Amino acid sequence: MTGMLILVRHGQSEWNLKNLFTGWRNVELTEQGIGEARATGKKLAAAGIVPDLFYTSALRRAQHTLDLILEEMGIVNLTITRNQALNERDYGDLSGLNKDDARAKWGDEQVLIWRRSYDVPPPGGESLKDTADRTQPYFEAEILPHLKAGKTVLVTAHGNSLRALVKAIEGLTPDEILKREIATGEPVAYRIGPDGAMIEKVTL
Ligand SMILES: O=C(O)[C@H](O)COP(=O)(O)O
Repeated sequence: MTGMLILVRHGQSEWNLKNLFTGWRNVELTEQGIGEARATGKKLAAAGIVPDLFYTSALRRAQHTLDLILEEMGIVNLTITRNQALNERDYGDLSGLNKDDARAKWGDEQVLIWRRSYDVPPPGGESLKDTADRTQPYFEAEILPHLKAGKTVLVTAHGNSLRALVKAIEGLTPDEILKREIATGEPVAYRIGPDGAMIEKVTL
């Protein structure tokens, strides 16, 4: 019996649309983001996926995405586990700033280092490594045991917190994960064996 893990990045948010660093700030989904979340729900339902357990971050955009997916799948009477370990990477002092304005102020190279280096944190914030250091232990303690037991688990979270999970699951190097972009509304799924190792990536 194999487990199945489905990772979903929240739909487009107001600040994704405005091109602002978001991190731990609470922002709403746009109309497009709501549509993306609903489309993901339809896609999972059409694939015959019936999750046993549901996890999300402590941030509204990921929680709202999960609610919309569940509505489309017609799933009611469930328990959702919300934990800030799954929150987006904290962008610190960059939060709320426009990404183009930040490039104009600090230069393309510096902003790219803050956004896509593995272990250089933005001022007052978390590097991807810092994010992985809270996201991966949470995954291993709270989610992986259910996957080993053959359950299907749905997680809605964020670009960088999911990147940290994908790195661990696929066994990627820092360089490899930095090149991986996780799109809003496109589920990433894995079959997981009883030993906790990935058996295969599943296209939904
Ligand atoms: O927090 C944010 O701004 C985004 O969710 C992720 O941003 P990034 O692609 O710039 O890391």
